[in-house]
Amino acid sequence: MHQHPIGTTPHPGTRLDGSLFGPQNRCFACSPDHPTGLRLKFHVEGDEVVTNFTPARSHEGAPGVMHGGLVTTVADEVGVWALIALLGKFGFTGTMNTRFPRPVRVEREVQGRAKITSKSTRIVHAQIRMVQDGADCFTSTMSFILLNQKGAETMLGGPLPEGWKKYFR
Ligand SMILES: CCCCCCCCCCCCCCCC(=O)SCCNC(=O)CCNC(=O)[C@H](O)C(C)(C)COP(=O)(O)OP(=O)(O)OC[C@H]1O[C@@H](n2cnc3c(N)ncnc32)[C@H](O)[C@@H]1OP(=O)(O)O
Repeated sequence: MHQHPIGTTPHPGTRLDGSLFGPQNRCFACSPDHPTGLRLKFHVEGDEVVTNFTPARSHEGAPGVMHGGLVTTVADEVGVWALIALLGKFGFTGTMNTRFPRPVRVEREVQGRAKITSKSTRIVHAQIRMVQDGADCFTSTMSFILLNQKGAETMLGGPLPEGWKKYFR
């Protein structure tokens, strides 16, 4: 198992955008080539991984308010990228315990911030926040399950691309 501590240093050589996983990455949230996706990019600030996103009117649910499911999508994604950036591992989202204390307004930047709070062999816990105009709009504790290569291949329905193997146990 990779021994990088839960900490503050990006995993060496990690490019913090969806191009890291090559053309097989069709992720709605991070693929740089997705025709209608969010195309998120990430960076490290201290012990947090951060993404900046400005929701458009087309991301509304209630008028003027970013759809909560899409807020959750950005938050989930920055959580997984915290594992990628800080642990060099990929996890599948297992649980979310979430509050939406304030609306995220469209056409104003919101920042997703993820911090790893604990790690065992098979589960990583992270604290995720979505922050707009300095206030928390979304707070969540999420768990991410670390699979071994065989488990990942079963989950994804076929052999992993070579470059993905190191992200599993
Ligand atoms: C390189 C990679 C590809 C790259 C790609 C392209 C790039 C892309 C980039 C970003 C992409 C982002 C994407 C967003 C992140 C999703 O959106 S991930 C998708 C949403 N999540 C899911 O679909 C997960 C669905 N759940 C499952 O399939 C199964 O629960 C899992 C996760 C495979 C685990 O099943 P399992 O292996 O049978 O687990 P099992 O052995 O029973 O349990 C293992 C451990 O996990 C715990 N556990 C199991 N399930 C859960 C659960 N749901 N909740 C909590 N704990 C659980 C168990 O209690 C156990 O704990 P320990 O006893 O070891 O302490």
